[in-house]
Amino acid sequence: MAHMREAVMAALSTVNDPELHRDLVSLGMIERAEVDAAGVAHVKVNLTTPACPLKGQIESDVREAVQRVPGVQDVAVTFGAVVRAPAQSALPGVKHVVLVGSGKGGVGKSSVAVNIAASLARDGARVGLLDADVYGPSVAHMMGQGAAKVTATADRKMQPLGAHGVTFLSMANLSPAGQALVWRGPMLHSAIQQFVKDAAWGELDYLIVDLPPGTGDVQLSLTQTVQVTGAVIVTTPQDVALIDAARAIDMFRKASVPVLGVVENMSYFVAPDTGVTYDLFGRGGSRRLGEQFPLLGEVPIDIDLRSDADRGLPGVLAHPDSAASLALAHVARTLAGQISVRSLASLPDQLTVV
Ligand SMILES: Nc1ncnc2c1ncn2[C@@H]1O[C@H](COP(=O)(O)OP(=O)(O)OP(=O)(O)O)[C@@H](O)[C@H]1O
Repeated sequence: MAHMREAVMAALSTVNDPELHRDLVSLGMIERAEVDAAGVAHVKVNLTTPACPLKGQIESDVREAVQRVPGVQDVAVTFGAVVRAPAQSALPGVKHVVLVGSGKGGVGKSSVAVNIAASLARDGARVGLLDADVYGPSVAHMMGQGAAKVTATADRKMQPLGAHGVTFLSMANLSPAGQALVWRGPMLHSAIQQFVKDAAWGELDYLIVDLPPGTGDVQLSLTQTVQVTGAVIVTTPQDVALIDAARAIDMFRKASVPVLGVVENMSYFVAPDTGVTYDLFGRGGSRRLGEQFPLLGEVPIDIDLRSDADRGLPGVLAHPDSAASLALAHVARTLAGQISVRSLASLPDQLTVV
């Protein structure tokens, strides 16, 4: 059946990854292509992220192309995923570091970071979450681990905690609860360095970092400490928030950190009793930040999202079918797609299967 295999590969080389605009064969995404005695073509596609937003489209494109090969009766498509590391990995074992920032406080940056992390992990990625919001660490509480304490590994590294499929580390798990954290510049820089480099993160596809709001020392420290794949900006749609978001975007531009996209949080509100939609802050305002940044999603105000966070559950897991959770899952997948596009932007023409 070797000639059949060749014919199937030829058919697959006409199928483009819709985001990467290259064919699946030259992208090294075909792990298996065989035709059995009954004429069933078995194709295994290795996606560039388990959180691939276009999996459904790739599946139907593959099916359509392979179905046309003479002698093929049926097509069975299976998927795997290998997240490609950038030319220079962020940290040993960590492929991508993604910063989640905001221009001003209270726009839901931590909520978005926690839910992106939980959503990517649910899709099958290996995900870490670092709470670098050292002035108001809320990630531990949102992960349901506010009272847990970080321990040391045998080789004296910090052992991150785990919850909801995500490996995470927060200052809140190092200091006594309720104690105000006062930081001076150099101390802050070394704390951030330790969080990133002296923690046993293990093997991760994505390390999501929840930054403090604004444009300050932590942001700078991080971009100097580690090779960052890019940043996500969380904003609400009203003018004041957008002005601050533009400032945050400018800071990342100056630090040569690509902005992977913008999340518009608290975009609108659907009254649960009447179903009427209210654009409280002017939905869609973040489009004015410019066309060059993909809008990763519009997340509505959602009472469950807030109460889930309060009881330590990521909304995407606790209420997966709510409009807010669906929007957040979309944000996570679109972000993963953007990261794949960036990692594969400067590829050689032909790749080997990994
Ligand atoms: N879409 C939403 N719907 C309802 N409540 C939300 C939404 N997004 C965030 N919240 C709630 O708003 C509050 C602030 O959110 P969060 O802590 O994520 O913001 P932040 O920008 O990280 O704040 P900080 O500036 O303190 O770091 C939390 O109580 C959170 O549960």
